Amino acid sequence: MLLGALPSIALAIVVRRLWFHPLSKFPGPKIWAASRLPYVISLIKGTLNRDMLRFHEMYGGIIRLAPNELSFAQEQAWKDIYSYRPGHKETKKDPVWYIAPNSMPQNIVTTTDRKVRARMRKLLSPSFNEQSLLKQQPVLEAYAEILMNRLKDLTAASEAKGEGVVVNMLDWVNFFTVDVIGDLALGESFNCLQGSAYHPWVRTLHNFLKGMVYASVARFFPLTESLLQAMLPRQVLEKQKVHIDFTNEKILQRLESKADRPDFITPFLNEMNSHTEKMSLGEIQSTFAIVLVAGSETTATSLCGTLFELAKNPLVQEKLYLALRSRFQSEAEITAEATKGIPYLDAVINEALRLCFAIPGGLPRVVPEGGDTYVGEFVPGGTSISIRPYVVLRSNKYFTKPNDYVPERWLPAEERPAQFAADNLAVSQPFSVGPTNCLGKPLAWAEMRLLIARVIWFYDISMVKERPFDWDSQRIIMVVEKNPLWLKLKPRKS
Ligand code: HEM
Repeated sequence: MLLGALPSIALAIVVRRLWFHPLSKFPGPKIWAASRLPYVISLIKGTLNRDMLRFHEMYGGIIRLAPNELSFAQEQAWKDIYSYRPGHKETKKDPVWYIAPNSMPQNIVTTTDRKVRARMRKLLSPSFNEQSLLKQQPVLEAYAEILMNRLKDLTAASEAKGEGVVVNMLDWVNFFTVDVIGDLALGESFNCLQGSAYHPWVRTLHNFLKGMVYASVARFFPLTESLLQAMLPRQVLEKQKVHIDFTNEKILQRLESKADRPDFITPFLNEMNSHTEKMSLGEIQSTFAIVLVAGSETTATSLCGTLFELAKNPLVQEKLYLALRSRFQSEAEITAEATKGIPYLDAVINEALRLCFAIPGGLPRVVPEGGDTYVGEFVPGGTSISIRPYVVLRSNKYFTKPNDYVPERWLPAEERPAQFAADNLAVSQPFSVGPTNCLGKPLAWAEMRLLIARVIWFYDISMVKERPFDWDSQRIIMVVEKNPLWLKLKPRKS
């Protein structure tokens, strides 16, 4: 009886969603507005970004992407969705996406509670301020040195012949970023650079994120959520557990050691001692577990993007090399502190952050009860909303030649070519804005400046014809599933 009625119920739901729903006035692909399924299929296939680019081009700046979801491709969305707006309720992180995995306590990234986040940010902020970064810089420099030594070992053999060597730079930036984050968050390196190989933890890292995305997908269908959770790939969940157990153990060891090190833990523990509102052990473990991921995955993506663009654009690379030459006399002078304030280096990185955004899948939020206005449109409470950086950053509404890699658009106004003078640079917010913006931004910039400067000082890098690489055809499951980046490294003749 009930089974027989199912087609009519389904039809009634579709009719309501398409014509009688509060979001019916927003344009978008009808089949996506009728059911969450097309969205989920595109998400799992890793093509959601390309679909969204297509839909925004077809339907405009605000589109309906699912029965209860709107997507924004407009600058104002940064202010309205993510920034603090006096007189408005907070647009919180969407709990479909932000839940700590494996029943861990909520952490700084996943919590949707403003007070909890404020408490955690207060305790963690000293680990990420300029004073702590100054102490952390020698750690970055030590790993950059090992990386350069490893690369030099690889290229030394061919140096006499001046040929250069083909290297998968994805591996090397992964090794660098995880060794740095291991040292700073756990008190010990993963020794990937020393061993020129992935530590098993790094292999479980991508599964950790994938597991979080798969769990979110199940939450889209509340009636069948438990069934879908039970159907999630066992292997992904098991690897996620291994990852968490390992991290918990290491964090506990670091906390118990009470060592005074130039890492995140020392300033954090000092701050904990001077506050009555603390974090529980579970919250600390959950937070540092996610910091390990947030701090390495994104930086690796941004570094890969920058190296890829430099290899593809030899004239830009040459200009960067000359800028470095005019600043430094020798490789030893290239420290994290000394790479600050080189406009062309910052422009090269900023432009890569624009085209190779590290979290292109969006930063999902949910409209508070009672609804609110976003980009001039009233949106009902409970609607899932997000800016689509991938679409915004490639829009000719904001950038001249949006798909071209042009670092010059980021130069100070007096040096910027007239053609790019009207570019809206503020629309590029790789670290997000407002009370949930990135805590690790200064550290990420220090890592990127140092590594790019060191590599380009020593090497001429180029693409390898036989091993093509295309940024935009990589799969995106919220973050970029990066393909190997094979580049030819040729030592420069000084
Ligand atoms: C180029 C590298 C990086 C990029 C592009 C980046 C980007 C972002 C973005 C877009 C967010 C907001 C996420 C959201 O709203 O869901 C975020 C949050 C965060 N990032 Fe980063 N990040 C980078 C590096 C780092 C590093 C190195 C660390 C720390 C070691 C870090 C720690 C965090 C933390 C703790 C948050 C959560 C802040 C909060 O919700 O209060 N990130 N990051």
